[in-house]
Amino acid sequence: MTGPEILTITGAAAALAITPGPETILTIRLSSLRRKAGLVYALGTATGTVIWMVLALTGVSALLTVYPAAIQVLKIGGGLYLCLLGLLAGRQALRLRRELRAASADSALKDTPDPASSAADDTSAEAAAGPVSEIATVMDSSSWGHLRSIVSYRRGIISSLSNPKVGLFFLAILPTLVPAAPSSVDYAVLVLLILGVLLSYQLVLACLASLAASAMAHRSADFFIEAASTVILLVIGIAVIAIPI
Ligand SMILES: NC(=[NH2+])NCCC[C@H](N)C(=O)O
Repeated sequence: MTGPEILTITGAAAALAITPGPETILTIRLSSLRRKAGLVYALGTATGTVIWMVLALTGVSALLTVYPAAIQVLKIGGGLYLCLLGLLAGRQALRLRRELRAASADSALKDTPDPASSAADDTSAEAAAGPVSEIATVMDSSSWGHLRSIVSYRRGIISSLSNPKVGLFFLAILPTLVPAAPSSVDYAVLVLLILGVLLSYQLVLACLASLAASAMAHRSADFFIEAASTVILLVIGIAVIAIPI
């Protein structure tokens, strides 16, 4: 493989990585809530990407061009999946809003001084634990099931396999990136290069999002992340279904 070929492959993969889309949004969403969930999600999308590449390079995904209806099925399935994730994020946002309201009602009660009580020490211990204990309590709640590693990993695979943009990239662009008379080393370089570019972009994004979120370090930030994710995922999901390919 020549230098210019390597540059072209890197450039094409970088263009796919930085084009905003569902995988970018979900990486940011999950890692701002919990970095490990974002990192595991990124590994899931990498697995989906490898499956796409294997399908494309073995000619299986070319079947999509023979049966154009299959692309429509992928498009509608992918769009509906994003809408579902949007609705789940919406449900989570509503739960968080309820929890935040209950917490502020609680602290309003605690702030009322009770001279007969010896709970002053407890209260200050709780205040010292601050948002950390709050987050621990929330993390224990079953409503954060989507942050479990296996769920994040599975979501990564499904969202990558149902992302029409990723499918079209591997269907239409990947074949043009394969050098003439490729050796098995060429194939390995091609796959590793694309995977490396896509995965490194997502890992950096996940770390930045988690740093930014921990700088805010407040539970109400989680509510805004979930509320914004609801809107963005629903908009992208509907756009994926509605915009003709
Ligand atoms: N690892 C991947 N499959 N990356 C592809 C990402 C495509 C696009 N940037 C998106 O967010 O939807």
